Amino acid sequence: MAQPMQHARQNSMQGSEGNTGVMSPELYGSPYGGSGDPVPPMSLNQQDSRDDLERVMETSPNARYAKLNQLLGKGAYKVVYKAIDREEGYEVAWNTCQTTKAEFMELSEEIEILKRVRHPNIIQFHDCWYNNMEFVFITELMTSGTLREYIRKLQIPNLKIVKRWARQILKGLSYLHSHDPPIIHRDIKCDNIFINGAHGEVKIGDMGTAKMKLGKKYTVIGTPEFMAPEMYEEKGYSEKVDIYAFGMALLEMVTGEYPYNECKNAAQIYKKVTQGIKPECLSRVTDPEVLDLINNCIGNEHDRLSAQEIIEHPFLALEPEVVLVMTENKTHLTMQVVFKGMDKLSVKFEFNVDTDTAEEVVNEMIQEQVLPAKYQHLITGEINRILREMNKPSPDEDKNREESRQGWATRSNSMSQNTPQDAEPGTRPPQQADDGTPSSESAPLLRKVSLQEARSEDFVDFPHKEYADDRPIEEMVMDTAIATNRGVEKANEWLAKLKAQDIMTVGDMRELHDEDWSSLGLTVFASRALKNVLYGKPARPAPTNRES
Ligand SMILES: Nc1ncnc2c1ncn2[C@@H]1O[C@H](COP(=O)(O)OP(=O)(O)OP(=O)(O)O)[C@@H](O)[C@H]1O
Repeated sequence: MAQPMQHARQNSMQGSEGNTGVMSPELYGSPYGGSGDPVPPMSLNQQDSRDDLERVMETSPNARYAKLNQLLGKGAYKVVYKAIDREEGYEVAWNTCQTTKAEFMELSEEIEILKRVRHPNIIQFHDCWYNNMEFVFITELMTSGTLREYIRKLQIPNLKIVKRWARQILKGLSYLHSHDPPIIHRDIKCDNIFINGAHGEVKIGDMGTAKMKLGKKYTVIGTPEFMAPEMYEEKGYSEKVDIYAFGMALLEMVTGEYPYNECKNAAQIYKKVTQGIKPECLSRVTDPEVLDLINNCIGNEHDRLSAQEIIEHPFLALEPEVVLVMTENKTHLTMQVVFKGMDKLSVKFEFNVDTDTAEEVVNEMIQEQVLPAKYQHLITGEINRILREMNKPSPDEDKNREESRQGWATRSNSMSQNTPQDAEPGTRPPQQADDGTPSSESAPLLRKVSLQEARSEDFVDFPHKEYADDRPIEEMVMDTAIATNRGVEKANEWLAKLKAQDIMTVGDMRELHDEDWSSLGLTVFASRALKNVLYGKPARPAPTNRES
C-alpha cells in the first residue's frame, strides 16, 4: 500500500541491484520455477516435500481461503503465499504486509475501490482482513512471475512480444484511467506486472499503491527510476504519471536494462529526472517508432498521450486482416476488415465476385473514409488472397450459381444485416480481438453494396418515394444517407458537391446524364445510391420460398 518515500527508495535500490525480492526457483516449487528443464521422476522425499507444500498453514476468518506452505515471493513490503479459494476451487495469492491497525483502517476506502476494479489485465483483488499486526489480502494468482524476470530470461524480448505485452498493460491502464476520478496506479514498473506464461497473459499487479485522485496533493510514492518529475514536486499530479512509468517500463522491455542503471542512488536519479536528463539506455533504442513512443511517454506531462491514444500509436497498431464471414454460392461474399483490439475500426462489406475487384472496393471504402488510405495495398492483397483461396467453380457449380443468383437477388440486401453466426459451414469465422471478444460483435456494418447490386432492380432498402421536381434536394439526399447507413455528415458532403454544380432541386438532378454524374466528384457508391432513390427502385420483392 502507500509507502513513505524513504521506503520506496530502499525498495528501488534493491531492484537496481538485481534483488527483486523474488524467491529462487526451488522456493517457488516446480510449477513456478519455469526453468524449462525436464522434470525427473519424483522420489519419496520429493513426494513428501510436495505434500508439505500443500499443507494448510492458516485459514481466513471466513474460512474461505486456506494459506498453503508455499512461498511465492517476498518484496520490500509483502510476503506472498499460495492459497486455495475453497468456495471456487481456485488457487489464489495470499499477500501479507506488516502494518498497524490505524493504517489498515485508513485504507478502507481504497480497498472498496480495489474490490470493484475488474479487468482482464489487472490482477483481481478478492478479499482482505487485519490479523495480528498484519494486513492480509487475497488476490488472483499469477503463474509465471514478473515481467522483469521474464525479460531477464528472454535476454531482450523481440518486438512482437513487447508489443503484445504493451497492448495488454495499456488496456489495463486505460481502464483504470477511465474511472471518474481516474484511478492512478503510481507504481507501474516491470516488477509490478505479472505473467501467466501458458496464455501469454499480462496483468498489472501491486494495485496497493493505487490511489484515487481525490485531493490536490499526494504523498510521494513509487520507484525513483519510474517516477515522473511532477511526482517529485509534490504539487499534485495526474494519471499521466502512469504513462511516464509505462514509458520507462517499455524502455526496460526493449533494452533489457533498468532505466538510470548508471545512477548509484536515488539522489542521483532525482537530480537527473528533475533536470530533464533521460536514462542512458534510451540511446540504445534503435527502432524509430519505439523511440518516438518512449520519448512521448517520458516527455513533458502535457504532451504525453493517454493510454488509449498509445494503443493506437503506429508502433502498437495492429495491421488489419480481412476475413471471409459468409459466402453465397461463391459469388456474393461478405468480408470483414478486422483491426484486432480496435473493434470500432472493423468494417464489414459485401463483395460480388462477378462484378467487383479488390482494388475498386478498397478504393471506394477509402473514399468513403471507412478505411485509412495507408492500408490500401494490404487490404487489397488480403481480399485477393481470399479470392485465390476460394475454389474455382466447376461447370456444375456455375449452373447452380446461376440458379441461386436468382434467389439471391431477392434477398441480397438483408444479407448485409446478418451476423457471423449465420455463416455457412466451411467459412472462416471472424477473428477474435486480443481480449478474446469476437471483433465482429461491435464492428460497424458498412452496407457497401456491390456495384452490381446498386444497379439492380432488386436493391431493396431505398425509400420508395416520389420526389416532385421542384423539391429542394436536401430531403432526398438525407433519405439516401439514411438508407445507406451514412450519417448527416456524409449527407452534407454529398449536398455540398451537388450544390457546387448548381444542382438545387430534384428536377435539376433528373436532368443529369451519366457523364454529368461522373463529374460531380461523388463516389461511385454515392452516385448509384442517389440514382436509385431518385428513380424510385421497386420496394422489397415478395419473399421467396427459401425465406419463408
Ligand atoms: N499475485 C501473485 N501471484 C504470484 N506471485 C506473486 C503475486 N504477487 C506477488 N508475487 C510474488 O511475490 C513477490 C513479491 O511481491 P511484490 O513484488 O508485489 O511485493 P512488494 O513488497 O509489493 O514488492 P515491491 O514493492 O518491491 O515491488 C513477487 O516478486 C512475486 O514473485
